[in-house]
Amino acid sequence: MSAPIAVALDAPDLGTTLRWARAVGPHVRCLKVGLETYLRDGAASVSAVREAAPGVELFLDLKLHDIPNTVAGATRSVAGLAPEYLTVHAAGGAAMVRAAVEALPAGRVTAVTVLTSLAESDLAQVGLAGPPLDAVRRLAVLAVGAGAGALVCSPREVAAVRAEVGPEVVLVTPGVRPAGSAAGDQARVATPEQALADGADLLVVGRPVTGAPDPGEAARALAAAYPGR
Ligand SMILES: O=c1ccn([C@@H]2O[C@H](COP(=O)(O)O)[C@@H](O)[C@H]2O)c(=O)[nH]1
Repeated sequence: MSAPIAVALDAPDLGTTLRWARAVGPHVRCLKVGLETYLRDGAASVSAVREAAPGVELFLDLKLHDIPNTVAGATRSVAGLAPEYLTVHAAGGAAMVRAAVEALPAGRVTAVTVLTSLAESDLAQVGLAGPPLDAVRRLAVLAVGAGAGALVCSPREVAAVRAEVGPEVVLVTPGVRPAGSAAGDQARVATPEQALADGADLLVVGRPVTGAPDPGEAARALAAAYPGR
């Protein structure tokens, strides 16, 4: 089984996205297309990434967050791309998450609990006082209850979320930083070892791989250190 890693292809142009996809695709389970690429290059970018890295799962990270009717329509708009993962914000509420689930015939609606860039002080500013774990747990339970098949949380919460939602839900963790990597704008981070030991199923790694001098070699080394189980 391939390494449980999704490389975030957050690139400044489609040429770079596809170069990274070709270089890292052979080493990892999943490639993630996010807002930077999708909003610039559209649905064609997803098909192009699939072609550049055949057999690799596609993670469409659009973080949908709107009223249920709009999210259902947006989900139908991308359902034909058949992403293995499609993100929505759990904070959109149970009816919104359920609307996405009902509109996606295959693949996992993946609910983002609390963005990994937010620290406790940031949450307080938006009216969510208390440790991030409290909000993460609450939103995880809400999203799974509404049918989400996967959750995004930080590696710091993954053990508690696993205990809360059981073994079937796929737990996806951005905010993963190999020792010595810069955290950048990520606030709640941990190493790949820690994330996997605590029960993460899929590690999202972007800049530590794509910012390396040789992204293909960086992905190969990461995958060799954390092979699939
Ligand atoms: O809470 C979240 C949800 C999504 N992301 C996305 O993951 C990658 C992380 O990239 P790095 O370069 O490894 O920081 C990025 O595409 C985010 O949009 C997240 O970081 N946190």
